[in-house]
Amino acid sequence: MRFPSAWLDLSVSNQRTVVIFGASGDLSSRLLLPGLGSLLAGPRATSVRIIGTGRSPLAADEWTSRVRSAFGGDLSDAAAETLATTQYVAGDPTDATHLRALLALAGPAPVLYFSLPPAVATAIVETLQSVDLAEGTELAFEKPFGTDAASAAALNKLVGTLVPEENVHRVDHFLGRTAVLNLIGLRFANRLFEPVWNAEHIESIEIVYDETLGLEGRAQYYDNAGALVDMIQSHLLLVLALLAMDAPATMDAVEVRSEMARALRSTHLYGSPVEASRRARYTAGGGVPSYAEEAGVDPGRETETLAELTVEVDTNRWAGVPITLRSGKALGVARKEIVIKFKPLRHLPSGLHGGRDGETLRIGLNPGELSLSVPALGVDGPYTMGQVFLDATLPTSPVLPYGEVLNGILRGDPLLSVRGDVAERCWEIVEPALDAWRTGEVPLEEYEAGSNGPSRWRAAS
Ligand SMILES: O=P(O)(O)OC[C@H]1O[C@@H](O)[C@H](O)[C@@H](O)[C@@H]1O
Repeated sequence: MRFPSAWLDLSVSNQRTVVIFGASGDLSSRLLLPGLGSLLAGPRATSVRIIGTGRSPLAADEWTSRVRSAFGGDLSDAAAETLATTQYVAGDPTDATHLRALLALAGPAPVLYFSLPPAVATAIVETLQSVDLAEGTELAFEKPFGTDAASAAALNKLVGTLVPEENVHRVDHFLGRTAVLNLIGLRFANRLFEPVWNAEHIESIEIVYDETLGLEGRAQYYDNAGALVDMIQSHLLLVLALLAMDAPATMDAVEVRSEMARALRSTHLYGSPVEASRRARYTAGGGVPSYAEEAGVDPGRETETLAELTVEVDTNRWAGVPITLRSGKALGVARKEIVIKFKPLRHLPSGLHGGRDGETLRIGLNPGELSLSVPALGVDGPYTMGQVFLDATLPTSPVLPYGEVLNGILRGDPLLSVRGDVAERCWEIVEPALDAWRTGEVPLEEYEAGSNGPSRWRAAS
C-alpha cells in the first residue's frame, strides 16, 4: 500500500525560480514555506530560488528571517542555498511594468505561485494578459479557486489564454496527504477491498474532518467562506473523488485526473438540499467565545462553522449509497477519518448469536491509520459473535502535504493538482446547498464550542 515512488521523489531536478505573490501573508509563512522547507530537507533535494513579492515593503533581512523560521530545524544544503539566494521585491502586482520587471528577474520557466484570495489572483492574471510569459511558466493557485462555479469558469478561461492546462496547478494540500494518496494503494492494489468497493457491499460512507481548533485569527477569510466552502467544496470532495473513482489505466496525471473528474461529474446531493445539508455555528463553551463574538466576524452574516453534506455518486458502482461529508471548527474531538460501513451479510447460520453488524473500515486521515472491525466468534462469550479490530498505522512522510504538492509543481507534474473542470464541478456540487442556505430553507443550528456538534446529524460522532 505504498504510493508510486515518483510521489516520494524529494529531488527537484532542475533549479526553478518560484515567484510567490502574497509572500508576506499568513498563508505563505504558515503553510507554503514550511511545505517547501520539508521538501528541501530531503536527501536528494536541490535548491529553489524564491522571489517573494507583495505590496507591503519588507526589508531583505526581515524576509530572509521569515523564510528561515518557516524552514525550521537544521538546514540541509539545499535549504541553506535556497535561503542564501532568496529575495523580496515589493510592488503592485496588478501593475504590468512591475510584473515585467519581476518576470525578467525570475528568468526562464518560473513558477508563479498565487498565495492570495481569488479576487486578487484574478486581477494579477488579468494584468498578465499584457505581459509575455516565458516558455514553461507554471501557474499555481491557492484554494478556493474562484468563489463560485461561474467565477471559477471565468478564471479558468483567463488562465487558459496564458499557459496550457497541464501547467496550471490548483493547489489542494489534501492531495498531498499520505493517507489520501494511500487510498489508491488501498483500493487498486488490494484483492480484499477492490471487489467489494461498490454499492452491492457498502451501505454508507462518511468523510469527516472535525477540528478542535477555532478561527486562529483568520476571521477575515473564514467569515466569508464558512465550513462548507473552506473544507467540503475543496478538500473533502477531492478525497471523495479518489475514494469513488474507477481504476485509472496508469498512474499518469491525465489518467488519474480523468477518473477523478468522471466520479465528480456523477456526484450530486442525496435528495433535496434541505434533506442533504446541515449547517451550524458554535456558541461559547470551554473558555472559547461564541463565533459571533470572535474578532473580525460579522454576526449577521450567518457563517456556519460546521457543515454536513450528503451526496451520491450516481454511477453503476455507487448509485444509492449515501456519502456524508462533514467538517467543522471548535469541536470537542478531532475526528478526521473516512468511515466505510459494509452491509451485513444476508444470512447467518442459525445458532450463531450476537452481532450481525457488517464490517467497518476506518481510514484515519490525520494521522494516517487503518482500522477494520471484523466479526469474530467468542469475543462476547462462547459461540457469540463480537467485533475485533485489525489496526495499522501508515508510514508518516517526512514531507508535509504542501511539500508533496509543491514537488509536483516544481517538476511540472500536475498529478496532485486540481484540474480546471474539477475545480468548477466542485462548486456546482455544493451550490444547490449554498442557495438553500442563503434563502434560509436550512436553519442555522447551534452547538457549544468543545461539544461534538448538534446531535442527530448523519455523521455525528
Ligand atoms: O489539518 P490541516 O492540514 O491543517 O488542514 C485543515 C485546514 O485546511 C485549510 O485548507 C483550511 O482553510 C483550514 O480551515 C483547515 O484548518
